[in-house]
Amino acid sequence: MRRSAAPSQVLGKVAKKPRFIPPGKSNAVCPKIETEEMDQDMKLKEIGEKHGNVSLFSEMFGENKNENFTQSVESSGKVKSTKVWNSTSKCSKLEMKTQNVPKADAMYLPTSGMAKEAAAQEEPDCLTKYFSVMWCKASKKKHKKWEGDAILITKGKSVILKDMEGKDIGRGTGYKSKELDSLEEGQTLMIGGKEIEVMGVISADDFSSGRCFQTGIATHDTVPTALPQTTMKQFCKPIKSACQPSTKENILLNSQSRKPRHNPNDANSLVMPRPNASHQCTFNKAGLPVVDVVVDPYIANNLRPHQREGIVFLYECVMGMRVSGRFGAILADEMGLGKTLQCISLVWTLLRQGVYGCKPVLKRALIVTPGSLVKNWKKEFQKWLGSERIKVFTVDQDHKVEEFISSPLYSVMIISYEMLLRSLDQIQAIEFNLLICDEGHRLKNSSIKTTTALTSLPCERRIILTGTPIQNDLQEFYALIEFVNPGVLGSLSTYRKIYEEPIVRSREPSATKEEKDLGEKRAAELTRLTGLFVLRRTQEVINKFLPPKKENIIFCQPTALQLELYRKLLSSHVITSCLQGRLENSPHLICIGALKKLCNHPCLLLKAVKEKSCDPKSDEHVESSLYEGLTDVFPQDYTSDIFSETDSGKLQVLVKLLAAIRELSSSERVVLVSNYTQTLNILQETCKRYGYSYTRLDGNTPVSQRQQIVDSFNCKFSPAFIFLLSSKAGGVGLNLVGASHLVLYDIDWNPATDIQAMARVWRDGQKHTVHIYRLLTTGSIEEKIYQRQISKQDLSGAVVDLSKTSEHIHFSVEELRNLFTLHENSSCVTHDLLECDCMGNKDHQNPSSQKPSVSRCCQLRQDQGKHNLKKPLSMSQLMQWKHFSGQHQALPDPFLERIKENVSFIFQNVTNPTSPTQ
Ligand SMILES: Nc1ncnc2c1ncn2[C@@H]1O[C@H](COP(=O)(O)OP(=O)(O)OP(=O)(O)O)[C@@H](O)[C@H]1O
Ligand SMILES: [Mg+2]
Repeated sequence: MRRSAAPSQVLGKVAKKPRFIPPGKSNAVCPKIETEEMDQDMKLKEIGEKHGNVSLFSEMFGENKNENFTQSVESSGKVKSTKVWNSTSKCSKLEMKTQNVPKADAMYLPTSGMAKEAAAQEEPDCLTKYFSVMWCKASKKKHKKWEGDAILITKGKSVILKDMEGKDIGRGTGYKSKELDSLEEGQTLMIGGKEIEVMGVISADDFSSGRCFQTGIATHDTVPTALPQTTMKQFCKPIKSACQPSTKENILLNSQSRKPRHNPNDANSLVMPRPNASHQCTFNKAGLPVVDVVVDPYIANNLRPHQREGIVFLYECVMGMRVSGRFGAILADEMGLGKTLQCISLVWTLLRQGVYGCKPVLKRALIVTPGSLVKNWKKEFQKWLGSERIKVFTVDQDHKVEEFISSPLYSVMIISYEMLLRSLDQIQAIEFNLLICDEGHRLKNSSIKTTTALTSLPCERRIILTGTPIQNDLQEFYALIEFVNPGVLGSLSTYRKIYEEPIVRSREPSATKEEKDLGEKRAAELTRLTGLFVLRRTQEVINKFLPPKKENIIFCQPTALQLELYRKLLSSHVITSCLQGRLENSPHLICIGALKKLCNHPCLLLKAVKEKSCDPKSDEHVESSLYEGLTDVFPQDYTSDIFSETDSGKLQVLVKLLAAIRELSSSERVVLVSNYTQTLNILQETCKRYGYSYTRLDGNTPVSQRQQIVDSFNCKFSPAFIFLLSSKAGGVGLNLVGASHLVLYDIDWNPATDIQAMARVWRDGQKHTVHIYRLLTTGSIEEKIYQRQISKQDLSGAVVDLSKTSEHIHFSVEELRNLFTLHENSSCVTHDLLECDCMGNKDHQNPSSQKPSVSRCCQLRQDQGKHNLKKPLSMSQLMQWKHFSGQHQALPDPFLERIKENVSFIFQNVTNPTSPTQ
């Protein structure tokens, strides 16, 4: 029976593309095989399969052990291997060589250290070669049934056979090197109980990049490796289609004048690239005229250059022009780059136009987004298209999905993830031609309800939008790719074997040179493949359009009360036992929580103490033990309800800062961010005390009111001076350009939370110089968290996921010791760690520090690791910032000058210092 040709060949991935010859008909004479020997070989195969497979490099070059496997083989006794060679000359008969092979331990590469060396000596400097092959179980039948494609690796006298998922399915040694060396197309070979036939040679590069395993991805010949220039005006008249069937429709359409909807020759026009001939043949069977798709100038005139490129990219993806037969894309631009506008441009273009006979590509588009952003999407549609061009439908309590179905007015539906789950049945019944998932990193887990629900929608054109780096966790990355372009990276097990395992292994400190090389090549290949439909640009592309940003890390002196309470907590029995490694039930997390509360304000700690003492079950709890004797430290009349700002170092600084902003730039406004509702209550109370008008958005704010709160704050005439924001509630997607000062009152373990919050203000639409203030209590746990945040090691892990909290962090006792140390005699422990000798008088910054201060690495980045300097990257960036001690004579920043009394140290960085402001 014939089987279809190997996928690797069909897709043209193999360097040499041999003709497929079924085994029965090959020029190889059916080998004469001794049954007994064959059975032995079969046994070996079974043993091999039973004990799993180890990676190629570990086996081939003897890096890893597989004791079980070796033992089993050894116990199988004397085994014979059968080799069948097919002479290259057509007429020559197959020469059958059956030899007594070596004992099992000689047949399989040795796994112990000494044996490894022996193997290496045995095969000095042998070239490793790679072949694409077909395999089947060895049999005497004339007409064999090939069972699959495989990759054959030969080195010296050894061979390894891998299936297309990268798993080992056969191995052997004791072959003649000369014969393996001259292996070529059409030749057959016995490996274990399998017969293989060589189909072609694979280059070392194709193997090490993993490309030879890739069967699910075929790109169109014309897919550009770099993004195309966006102004493409070479087309103006409709051209004849590459396929010209003379259907009635075709004749009719050709007879009509089919003009592009907008003039492709206009200055600043944005014209989509035309599909190539193969695309036309596949998607334009009717042979309709090919007409230029031109983005409406109404919207195109406002686009930034990176947005024009992004729209072309999205267009090519959803039209199936970048990867054959795939219509998905991931737009992973950093926060604030206008992913919304890029999608709106695409949707609007495709709802009105189509390259084949002007027929619109989309009838209906579905946008799924977090609840807090539903209204923002509608607003952005109106902002960029006006309300007369398009009517979009937002699903909420008062506007049900049925209304969308029954009304002919709407072609775009915007719905929250939660609402989608509730109305899934109705949504499934609607035919959407494009699905956009905003903040789509939530689909990183393929088993969660949302992902399953969205996957069930029968829509092939899928776009994920996310501002979060997505390549840090390779399994999550796979899930996102799988959602937009199912099957494009093969099965999960293939992906793991070919990409994830070698890449992860190569990053481990104990990786060998070969493993490092292989991991790097696989990472590069994965980046190349996914780069066809994943696009990420960083903030830098937009920086030049943004006003200056002054980022300040402000180290606030703790008050006497804070210090006393801090010492008392550190001397508690709970903390001492944590430092002895007793961490069952995570008492350290309670300790960390208490210290953080204390840093924000002592009254928060007292509140917790009181609540605990009212708790009838408190005796059992570590918390009550931690708080023991604390109330005695508080002044006698101290209450948790009435607080004084003079008891918290950070609050003192904040009060002065707000007063300075009010006085020095009365028209400017402030966003005050905290992770805790209770802290926000204190900040709110402070606003009241000083008569500052404020507005507030936290987890309790109904989703339906959020956009309105944001809009009225951003409005020029808003009376609110302060926007109180819970970073967890309002982190993603919000736009708070109405404010130009942002204070991060407390610090989160996860840098992503803080980065997200900061990006709300310094984004497109901001007209003033932006001031960011991050307040940290000097010498306290907050400094440690900051150091941890900026260390590269943590960035690559923790930055990925906003949901990751301290509960997900594993602390060693050593780390806890560091966390639970109070540095009372330092004005800035972080500066001490930098070993900078400026004494807090460095009022210049290195130009390189004007780039965004926090680098976000991804696992796939090839150069990762090469910058492995003694100090982590971001620490060394901090070195380039301005350093001011609290004693600095005259700070160049008027706001900082006003607060310096309670400040022990400041790091400052200015980005875009010369950008214009209003
Ligand atoms: N070309 C432009 N000109 C002016 N303003 C723009 C432009 N593009 C986008 N904006 C504005 O920039 C702000 C940020 O855009 P948007 O919300 O789409 O960013 P995003 O990439 O989705 O970021 P996030 O990841 O934070 O959601 C919005 O107010 C948007 O209207
Ligand atoms: Mg967004």
